[in-house]
Amino acid sequence: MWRRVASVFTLLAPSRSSVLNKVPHNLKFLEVFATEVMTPTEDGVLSKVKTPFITFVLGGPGSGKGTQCLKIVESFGFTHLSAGDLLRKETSTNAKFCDMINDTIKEGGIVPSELTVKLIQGAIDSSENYKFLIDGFPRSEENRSAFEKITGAEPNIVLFFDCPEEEMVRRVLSRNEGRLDDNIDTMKKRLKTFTALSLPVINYYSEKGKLLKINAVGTEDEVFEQVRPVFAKYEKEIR
Ligand SMILES: Nc1ncnc2c1ncn2[C@@H]1O[C@H](COP(=O)(O)OP(=O)(O)OP(=O)(O)O)[C@@H](O)[C@H]1O
Ligand SMILES: Nc1ccn([C@@H]2O[C@H](COP(=O)(O)O)[C@@H](O)[C@H]2O)c(=O)n1
Ligand SMILES: [Mg+2]
Repeated sequence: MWRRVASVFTLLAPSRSSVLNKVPHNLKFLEVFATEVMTPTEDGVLSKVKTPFITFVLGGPGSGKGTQCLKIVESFGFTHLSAGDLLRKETSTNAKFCDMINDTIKEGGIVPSELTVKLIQGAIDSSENYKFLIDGFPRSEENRSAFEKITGAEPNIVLFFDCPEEEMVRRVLSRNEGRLDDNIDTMKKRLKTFTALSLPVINYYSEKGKLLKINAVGTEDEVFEQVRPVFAKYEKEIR
């Protein structure tokens, strides 16, 4: 019997009350590609629980993360959560953080992890889906450790869109979405932040054997032809 996890993080955060919290502590839920786990219900009967399948989508600014995420959503039914989009949305709904978020984005910096993780966690918890693309996160070791600490979760896989700087600059400067950070000054800063803070996270997942590197050069469809087999391979297992 399949049961959907009521809250992704009730499974992982012992402080929140849930039948799922009764799962033995030494059980590792988010093993790569595992999306089901045997867990005792309140009456002690074991049943299968669907766990979330989390894909982190990483790459430099303008490497094509968002574009490819839309294609993955269309073909494989994932829910796309862009950390940048969540932060931009927060600027219009939360006056308290509006200036801080906008200033950080303009400066190509990274917003304090606790806020970003909270937004991602909220979006996952309010979704009916169990397959998530978390785009543009984690962007730093601090992002990564905050996510693990707050949610107790780890990604199942990590996609990295590898793109030369000149191509990323070209793409960002011809993107026409009115973004505050689509200008050459901010782009230079974002590239520095990417090298200094984001690449170490990419290396971390590479060492853990979770990284799938995609050559981001080529047409959108050509890039997607490298992405498709990743999800096609695991589609049945994460259904
Ligand atoms: N393979 C591609 N070839 C040419 N242009 C592309 C390709 N993929 C995406 N683009 C274009 O490049 C721009 C940046 O793409 P996208 O927004 O997907 O990047 P991103 O990695 O999400 O960037 P950011 O980190 O700034 O959000 C967009 O205008 C998009 O249409
Ligand atoms: N984990 C993150 C993600 C994004 N930001 C800030 O938002 C900017 C835009 O992000 P995109 O993914 O849409 O490119 C980014 O440059 C950061 O300033 C963040 O702080 N933390
Ligand atoms: Mg994007």
